[in-house]
Amino acid sequence: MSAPDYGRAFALWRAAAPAWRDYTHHAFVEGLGRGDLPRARFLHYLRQDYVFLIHFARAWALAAAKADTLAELQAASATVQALAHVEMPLHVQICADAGIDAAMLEATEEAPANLAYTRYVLEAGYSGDFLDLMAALAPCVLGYGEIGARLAGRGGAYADWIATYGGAEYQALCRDVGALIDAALLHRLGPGWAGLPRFARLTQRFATATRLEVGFWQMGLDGA
Ligand SMILES: Cc1ncc(CN)c(N)n1
Repeated sequence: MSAPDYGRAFALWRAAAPAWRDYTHHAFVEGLGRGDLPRARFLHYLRQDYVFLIHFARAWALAAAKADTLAELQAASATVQALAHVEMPLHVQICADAGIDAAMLEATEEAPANLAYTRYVLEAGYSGDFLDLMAALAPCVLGYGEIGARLAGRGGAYADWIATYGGAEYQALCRDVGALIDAALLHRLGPGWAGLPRFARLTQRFATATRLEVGFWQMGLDGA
């Protein structure tokens, strides 16, 4: 299956990230697709992912603070809204159904792989600009979109998880984020952005964040 179209920058970044396939076809992902990933591993991942999403929402809020245009401000703030009001409540609900209440979820101790990834992204925002943040955030948003699109329609134990990321709403978000990134590059670097050294540095950021996604899946697979 060909990759979904989430814009030009994503296509270039994806092709240049050596770990992209390791990320999108990780054993954890394949277990979700087949439905045979042990439930305990999934719940371990989900608790860590809840903590991840708190920092991820903070990073998008930082993107809103660094926005240059109304469209960027709207897109970044809409993503914060979607994370806080759609994706995170989903985690809370699945964990509650498994007997992990809100207090337990809040008390989750961050795994080192989680710390490494979230602080890498936040640091990109603290020391860099809107583009640095987008390059560090893109593997997260768009990688899950690509995984969801590939696994869409599979049944099994993780059909709900697959439906969330493979569904129309998340896929539309991915297309919006891809368009946001292309527009942000054009706005700041001009029409020749793809050939500039700055774009090569952003490609490196994307590749690093992709490696950190691989580490996150592996943390989930290794369990507590
Ligand atoms: C680690 C990780 N990466 C990406 C996503 C999709 N927002 C997520 N929930 N968690």
